[in-house]
Amino acid sequence: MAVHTKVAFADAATLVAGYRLGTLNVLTGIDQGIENTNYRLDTSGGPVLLTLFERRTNGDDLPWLIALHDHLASRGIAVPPVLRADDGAALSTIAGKPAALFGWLEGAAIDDPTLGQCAGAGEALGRMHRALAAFALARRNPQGRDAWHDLAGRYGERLDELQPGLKAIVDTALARIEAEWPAELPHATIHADLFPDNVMAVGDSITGLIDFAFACHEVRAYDLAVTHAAWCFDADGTCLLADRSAALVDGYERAHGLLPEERAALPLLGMAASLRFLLTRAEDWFAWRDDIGVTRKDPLAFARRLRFYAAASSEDLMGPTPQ
Ligand SMILES: Nc1ncnc2c1ncn2[C@@H]1O[C@H](COP(=O)(O)OP(=O)(O)O)[C@@H](O)[C@H]1O
Ligand SMILES: N[C@@H](CCOP(=O)(O)O)C(=O)O
Repeated sequence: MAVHTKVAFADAATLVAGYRLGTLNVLTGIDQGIENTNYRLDTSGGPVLLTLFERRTNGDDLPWLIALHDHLASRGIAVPPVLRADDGAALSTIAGKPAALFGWLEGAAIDDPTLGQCAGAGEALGRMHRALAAFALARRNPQGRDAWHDLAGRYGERLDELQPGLKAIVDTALARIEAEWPAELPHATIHADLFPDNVMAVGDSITGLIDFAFACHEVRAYDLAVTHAAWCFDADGTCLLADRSAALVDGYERAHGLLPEERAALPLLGMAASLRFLLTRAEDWFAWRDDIGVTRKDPLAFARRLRFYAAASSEDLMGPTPQ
């Protein structure tokens, strides 16, 4: 579960009183998620989401995050709208943490994606990238290449505790990613963490994209690579699920399109995405304590994806390049 910080009912009720939401009836911690603390607030004006921003979200970046939500919502992209207090403020402090209230989305976070949901997620990602072409504010990637070097250096030999030889695999991948990084590809603001559990759906219909905590200015196709790595493998990360991959990429092509150079770079970007989640999951694995109640995610599921992408061609991922 991900309630890192306990919020008292009285504090949440005081917060709600500062918005046009009526009164707070029920406060419920949300079990899903890893990074931030989330509560469902049932108010007399309907349900809303309370997020407390935790350790991997720099407080200085929060006004940027709010501007991003506002930009996307104003362009009709289904993201939770940021609610404003009566004094116009989007950000507040609760239990000593920076916090915000968001509109509640219909549906449930996706667990085991259907092909229809893969296609819908690809389309939603593409539509979001179209809307973000006009978003001028840039945030540096907090989990980008500098962070990967830092994490790989910090955990070094300990990676071999997860799997003998993992440090060498990580070092080799990092060197290749640095040497081949496609810096010349178009950059844009990207989500950077569009896992199935960050996409809400009712059946095959996508009702919204959530959790922009890692959104940043990056190589745009890296976002498709993250999404591909998260959606298109079996549970332990060994096998590409080709039908999911085709549905996701086709959906993205319909809504946005891929340049030939982006298509060609996807295996390397898939390696980069795999390395990113391998390293942050390893960091969480080493820091994990059973009393904090957060589900521990398997770093090796992304070591297996890394191996797959390192040996893959773009045709392996997406079929032949369209002429
Ligand atoms: N706006 C929302 N409307 C409804 N449910 C939401 C909303 N935002 C988050 N949730 C629920 O909270 C869970 C955790 O949210 P998420 O943003 O992924 O947390 P974390 O930042 O900890 O990963 C989601 O899986 C979803 O069930
Ligand atoms: N998606 C990442 C972890 C980040 O957690 P989230 O719940 O904030 O998406 C992973 O699976 O490693």
